[in-house]
Amino acid sequence: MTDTTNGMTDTEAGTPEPVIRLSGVRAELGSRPVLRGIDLTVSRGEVVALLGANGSGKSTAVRSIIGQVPVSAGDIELFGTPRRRFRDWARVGYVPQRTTAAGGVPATVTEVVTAGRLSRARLGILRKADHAAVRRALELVRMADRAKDPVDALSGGQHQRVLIARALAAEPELLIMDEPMAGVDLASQEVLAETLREQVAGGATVLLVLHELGPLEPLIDRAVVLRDGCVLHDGPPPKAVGQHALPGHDHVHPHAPAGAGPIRTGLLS
Ligand SMILES: Nc1ncnc2c1ncn2[C@@H]1O[C@H](COP(=O)(O)OP(=O)(O)OP(=O)(O)O)[C@@H](O)[C@H]1O
Repeated sequence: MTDTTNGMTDTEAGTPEPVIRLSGVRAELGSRPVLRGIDLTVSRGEVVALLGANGSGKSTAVRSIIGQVPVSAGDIELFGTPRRRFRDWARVGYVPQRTTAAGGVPATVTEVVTAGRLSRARLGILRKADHAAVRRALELVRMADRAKDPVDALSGGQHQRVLIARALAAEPELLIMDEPMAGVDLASQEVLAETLREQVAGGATVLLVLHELGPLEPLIDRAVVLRDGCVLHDGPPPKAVGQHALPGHDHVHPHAPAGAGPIRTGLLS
């Protein structure tokens, strides 16, 4: 069955088209293997959280998807196209880890968000519809009243909202966000959760790197947990971070003999 109404293409079995597909992906940084054979599929409309301890490879995995990290083995497809042949980047909104994008660029909020629209602007010229999309993106993250302010003047949470507006300005079908809630104040967290809810309700596919599910938990369909560059778990999201009942949890068992290493029974550490 093929359904091309509202732009959707379903596979013959009626299952949603994979938007992201990684199979056997390996990557080294320096000489260090950081991804050691990752399989991951995100289907249209899914909201998938990529979880795992510091250094487990989450950022490297998403950066490999958008082509910022070279892979040494395996395949990556975006919207059914091998990534090296994929050119339709306006369909993908990427929000990097804020630390990698925060450095003192003297730009206004509008300038930053407008940059996110350039991929949709024909011949690089912004038209009325493009300016309207920029305004809409700013309204979505409730930053329209700060449109003319320099980004340097914003709090961490407001800065993050601007980066998300930049990704939304191109009206992407797929949103990839690396730790969108890190260092974000509670008020901004709520705005971000609401923004994401609206995107998901509108049919967006979302892959999020998270340290914990937090306020986004109700939105998450599936959690993929990495450890040491491998997929440890791919399934329902853990109910609460730090649960001992989950396989792979790191903790020292109270009855373990002195000097015993941690027993791995949970997901996130
Ligand atoms: N440019 C680099 N050169 C060498 N090693 C790197 C580089 N970038 C990251 N690494 C290492 O690769 C491993 C995986 O890093 P990555 O940032 O993907 O992990 P992460 O799961 O996203 O961690 P975090 O939660 O701390 O962001 C880490 O051990 C990190 O030190």
